[in-house]
Amino acid sequence: MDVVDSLMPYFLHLVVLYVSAGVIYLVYKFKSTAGTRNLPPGKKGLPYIGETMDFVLASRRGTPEKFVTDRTTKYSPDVFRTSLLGEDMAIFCGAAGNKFLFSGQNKYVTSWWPNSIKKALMDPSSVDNSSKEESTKLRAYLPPFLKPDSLQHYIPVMDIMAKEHLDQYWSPYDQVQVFPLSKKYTFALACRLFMSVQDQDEIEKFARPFALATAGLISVPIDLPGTTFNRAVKAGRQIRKELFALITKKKNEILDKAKTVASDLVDSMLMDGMTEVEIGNKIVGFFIASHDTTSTAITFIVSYLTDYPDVFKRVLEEHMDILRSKEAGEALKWEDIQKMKYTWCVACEAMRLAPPANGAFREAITDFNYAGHTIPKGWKAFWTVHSTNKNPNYFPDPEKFDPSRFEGNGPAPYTFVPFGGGPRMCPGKEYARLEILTFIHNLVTKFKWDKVNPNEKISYIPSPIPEEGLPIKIHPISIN
Ligand code: HEM
Repeated sequence: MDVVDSLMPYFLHLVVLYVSAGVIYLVYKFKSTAGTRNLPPGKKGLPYIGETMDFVLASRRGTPEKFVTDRTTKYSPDVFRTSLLGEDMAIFCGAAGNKFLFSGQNKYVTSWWPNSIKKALMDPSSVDNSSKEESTKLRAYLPPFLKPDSLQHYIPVMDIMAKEHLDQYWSPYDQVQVFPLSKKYTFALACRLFMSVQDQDEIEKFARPFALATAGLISVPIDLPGTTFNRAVKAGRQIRKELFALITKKKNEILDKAKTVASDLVDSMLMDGMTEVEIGNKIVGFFIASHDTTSTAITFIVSYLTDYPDVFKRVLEEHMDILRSKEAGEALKWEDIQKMKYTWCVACEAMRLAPPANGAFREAITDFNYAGHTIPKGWKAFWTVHSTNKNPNYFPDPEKFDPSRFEGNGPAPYTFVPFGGGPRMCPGKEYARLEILTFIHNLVTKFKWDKVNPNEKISYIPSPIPEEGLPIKIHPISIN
């Protein structure tokens, strides 16, 4: 009896433990079945990595759309689940999926950037800010800089810079690499318009670390020596150091000269009372958003113009007409850009087949239903150009390069969305259009060209990249 009495407390504990474990199990089971019941079909893949490797491999093989089409065929054409960059994710597909995410901003979803992007690019003091907060701030400063009045002033600057760039880096050579040179051009233009930096050595100080930082943006955020992410973090630190010095210099100039009119984007942010750290974060964001995207678009336009001589001929005629309507040496202006309609159709068709941006992420701010499935609060969502761009339901004979698809009414709504849509649509779309069109105008009225390797392979890392940088042989043309 004594023994039983003395063991009683242990038995009681065991019973309590057993019952509690049972209750916890039942609650967990109930919650997990309730949570999984309507989840979109698909699979999570490996722990932590999820299906990131499948996505990366499809991209490296030059077929990023395959990651999407394999799953839309197997699971659902509307939405499927996966796990990318360590996150549960719902991929929204088709015109309806795009429309839903674009118009669901702040109702169902909010902005979200992968941690790799925030950690590599932002000052450590801002990394914990929400993506929504950062995105709102990023947009807040762009509209004045990108309003139609300002854009009209950039056209002659873009025109002169395109001419200088072609004279300096193309004309002296028989053969050039289009991709690195387009990057050089768009980067130099951004340095000039965002921060009035024109000196080539100073531009290089930013350009080198930027290349390293962008390479690590969409990577698994493991910060160990030798990883892509680690190089990106170091490069991000270097960029912020250079930017801090430049912004402080510009701040002192404003004070010393009692300047009241902003010469560039950095000036206007300083005059608005933003701190050096805040401005640094924003400027890095603008560079990332504007630089690789626009240079990719230019590169693939050049590539398709080479492959389709009839298209090239029509583009050249459009630009020769513009040239003939102007005085010798007169810079391009707004009205000239409006005449470049066919060239913009060519640019759109190039962006359909080789999209400069894959899509964008969101985060669910509440549980919501889409196409009969539940997307739980906290899950990440992704809209992607790859579910529509080469979809034969929207673009018959989808692999064919055919700029006439964009003439007349053009593609159906929400099927061609290289810049996104809705309230978060790319605010730099018009800037990009001007930058691309002024460059192509100068290029086609100066050179003809042939590809060095007509079978050059294209990889997506994560945007399309010609593996040899698109080398071409150039021949100056006479414009009389
Ligand atoms: C061909 C060139 C470009 C393409 C294809 C492109 C595409 C995109 C896409 C797909 C997004 C994401 C939209 C979303 O979240 O749904 C975006 C965002 C953004 N883009 Fe662009 N872009 C280009 C050029 C530019 C340029 C030249 C600038 C600036 C001068 C710029 C500034 C931005 C900014 C600041 C955002 C973030 C907006 C936010 O977080 O709400 N982009 N862009």
